Amino acid sequence: MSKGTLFDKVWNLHTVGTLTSGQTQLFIGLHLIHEVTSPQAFAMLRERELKVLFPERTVATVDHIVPTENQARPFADVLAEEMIVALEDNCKAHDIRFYNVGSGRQGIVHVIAPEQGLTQPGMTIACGDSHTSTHGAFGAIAFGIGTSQVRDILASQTLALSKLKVRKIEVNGTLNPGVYAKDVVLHLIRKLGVNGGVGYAYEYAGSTFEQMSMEERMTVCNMAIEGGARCGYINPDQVTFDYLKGREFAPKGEEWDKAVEWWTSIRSDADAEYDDVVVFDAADIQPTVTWGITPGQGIGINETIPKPEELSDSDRAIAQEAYRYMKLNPGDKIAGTKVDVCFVGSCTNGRISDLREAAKFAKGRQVASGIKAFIVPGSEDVKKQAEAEGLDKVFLEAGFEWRESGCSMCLAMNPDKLQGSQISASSSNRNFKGRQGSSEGRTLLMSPAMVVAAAINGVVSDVRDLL
Ligand SMILES: CC(C)[C@H](C(=O)O)[C@@H](O)C(=O)O
Ligand code: SF4
Repeated sequence: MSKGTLFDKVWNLHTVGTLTSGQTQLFIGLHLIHEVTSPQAFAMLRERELKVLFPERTVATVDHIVPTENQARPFADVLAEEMIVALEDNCKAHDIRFYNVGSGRQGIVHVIAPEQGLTQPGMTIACGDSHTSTHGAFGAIAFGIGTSQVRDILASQTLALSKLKVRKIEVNGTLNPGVYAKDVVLHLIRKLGVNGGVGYAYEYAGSTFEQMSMEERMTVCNMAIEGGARCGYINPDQVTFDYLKGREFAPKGEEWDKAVEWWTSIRSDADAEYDDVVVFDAADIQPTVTWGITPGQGIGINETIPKPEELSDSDRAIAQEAYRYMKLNPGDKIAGTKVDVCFVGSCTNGRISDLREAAKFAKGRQVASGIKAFIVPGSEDVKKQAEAEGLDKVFLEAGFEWRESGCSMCLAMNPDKLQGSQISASSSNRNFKGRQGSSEGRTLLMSPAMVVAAAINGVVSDVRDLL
């Protein structure tokens, strides 16, 4: 095995050739598809009379458009029904494995692939979805792609890409109580900027990530894209192997031992060279909340909304836009901001450990009056597990709604939407203008525990006061 970073090793091993454009033609081991970005890709295949080259390397699910309350078919939304039918038809026509609603395996694409053991170290993974970087938590190189690239992969199992630089982001030390993986990634985006990662793959290294569970690592890698990086990853270790062992698509028997050996060999070498290295201290990270309209506009729960004069020229213009849109004032504390809706879910924080953590804070408490609070498991499997543990009851007794799995209000391509200028405390990953379904809707990103704290108090609160 050549020396270097995991990124370089995996890239080199999957290189088919160099295109005349100078880009690399990269073999893609696993292709994940969903209902939003696949229909036109299949239509383009049909036009050119092409087949799916390796149907066994593509796996489909439906997540963005599924209602989380009434999932009876046909869906009430005609467009949503058309989209699920198109996916059903395309998967059938091309012999593609499809985890449909009610199959027991449906869920947000970035939740189900790890759950089934499809996501493995050293793989190249692509999906027509920006948060594909999530899979990097396993030491895979995982790219979000556009619809024409979905077509390319269906037809050729390869992707044309320019090689990336690699930045090592080291975070060391133990996180303080009440500080989560979500806070780590919001902190990193705040410090490095939403465009800081452009042209880079992010390698997250250091003892803080080593101490994290796979689900926490997924939360971090999920938002690599929000920091501008094309992908993000963590070197595979015993935590990774323990998570994968026994999952449906994980290697078994002798194959398992061989796989672990190979997965270990693709880790970045101690003397690997990086294009950039930045180092952070876990002790400096506070429970973090975004106050603006980009995931980089985050502050510690005890901080005040930055004043224009405290910001760099480039941050000032977007801050001015954010004050107006968010109806929040520079210099004000973020703690105490009244919220209307509290949402725990999404591919960032809709996994079982997120729900367990949320339930810890919800137990024996009540959602404040006038607040709409709801919990959306990231997959049917997460829902089943949560119910087996009685988490649904904890949430229901506390006044939360308990839903079916899907993307829900993360993006609101389904009935879960903010109304008017409602403001949400949300465990999702994007706070763009209008993101949660209303053109004036406002989103405050935070950890699931902080969402529950906001639901209980009716205002943005420090979860550490509930510890
Ligand atoms: C609908 C889909 C293409 C989109 C994405 O690419 O990320 C969505 O998942 C999102 O989070 O904005
Ligand atoms: S949960 Fe949100 S971020 Fe994740 S895939 Fe769905 S819409 Fe995109």
